[in-house]
Amino acid sequence: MQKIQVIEKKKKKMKQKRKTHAALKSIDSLMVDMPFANTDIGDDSVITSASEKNIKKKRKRNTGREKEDSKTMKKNKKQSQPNYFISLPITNPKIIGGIQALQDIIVQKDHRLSKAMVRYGSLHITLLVMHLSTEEEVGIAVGAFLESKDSIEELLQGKQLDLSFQGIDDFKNEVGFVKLAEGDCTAMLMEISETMKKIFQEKGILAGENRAFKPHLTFMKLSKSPDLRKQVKKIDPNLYKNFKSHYFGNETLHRLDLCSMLKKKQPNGYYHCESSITVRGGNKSQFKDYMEILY
Ligand SMILES: Nc1ccn([C@@H]2O[C@H](COP(=O)(O)O)[C@@H](O)[C@H]2O)c(=O)n1
Repeated sequence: MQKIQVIEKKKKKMKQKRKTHAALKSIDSLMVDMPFANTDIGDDSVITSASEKNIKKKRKRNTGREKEDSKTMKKNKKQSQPNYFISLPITNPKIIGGIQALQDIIVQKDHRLSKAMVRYGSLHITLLVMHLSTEEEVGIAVGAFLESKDSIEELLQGKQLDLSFQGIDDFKNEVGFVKLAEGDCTAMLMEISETMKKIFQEKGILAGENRAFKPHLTFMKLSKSPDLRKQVKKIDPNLYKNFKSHYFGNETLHRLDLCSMLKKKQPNGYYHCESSITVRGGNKSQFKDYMEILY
């Protein structure tokens, strides 16, 4: 009877050992995928010199690998960073004038911020960003862009799309923008952006961002000047408090452009355009007034 009990006890012990081993093994495999897998947590146990050497070797290997990983990540990030975008140009002189007045007031209060101001020739709403790595891809994107005209006009059903600009907001106090009054028109703008994104993606173009589309009209951004960025970390919202609910005017959608972020801008200050589409129902006289201001 006693012998059986001893055997049973031994069996139990073995079973427990196997269980613990399996559990440790599965934790190990999980740790490999964790961000802290290679970090030195540090503990208070004594490390023998042999294992210390091994750890040092492993660390050296890991830091080398980490450096390589971060280099690859930076390269990948650069390769997928947007360099083209679809722009809805702002052409209404009333909006442009209002933004100039706002920019002047801000610069009067802090001269350094003049470097952050968006020039009036390039005021726009970004509908979609994308990365195009070769001229061949630019060609494919132009094709997708031209193709999207019919879908946009179908969405609009011959109606004019009037966008109303009122009030100011910011992204992380680093980008100042005029807000679009929310309503049917901004919902339509979102639909247009979504439709275009699908068309581009179907052609294999890397288009769109992870964040949700938030239509906005940028009038200043610290990232325009790396020097300024070192001096000014955040835009003080008090600088534009008098414009917090100012009505800037309306813009009717009449044209969209596929623009480069990096190629040299046009003499009028607007981006380099690869292609443009005019949208049926757009306000041509507003566009004519704008061209008269620019030239
Ligand atoms: N939801 C968003 C959208 C844009 N930004 C940043 O704002 C800057 C200005 O964008 P524009 O397209 O108007 O030139 C740009 O640096 C975007 O990254 C953002 O932070 N959040």
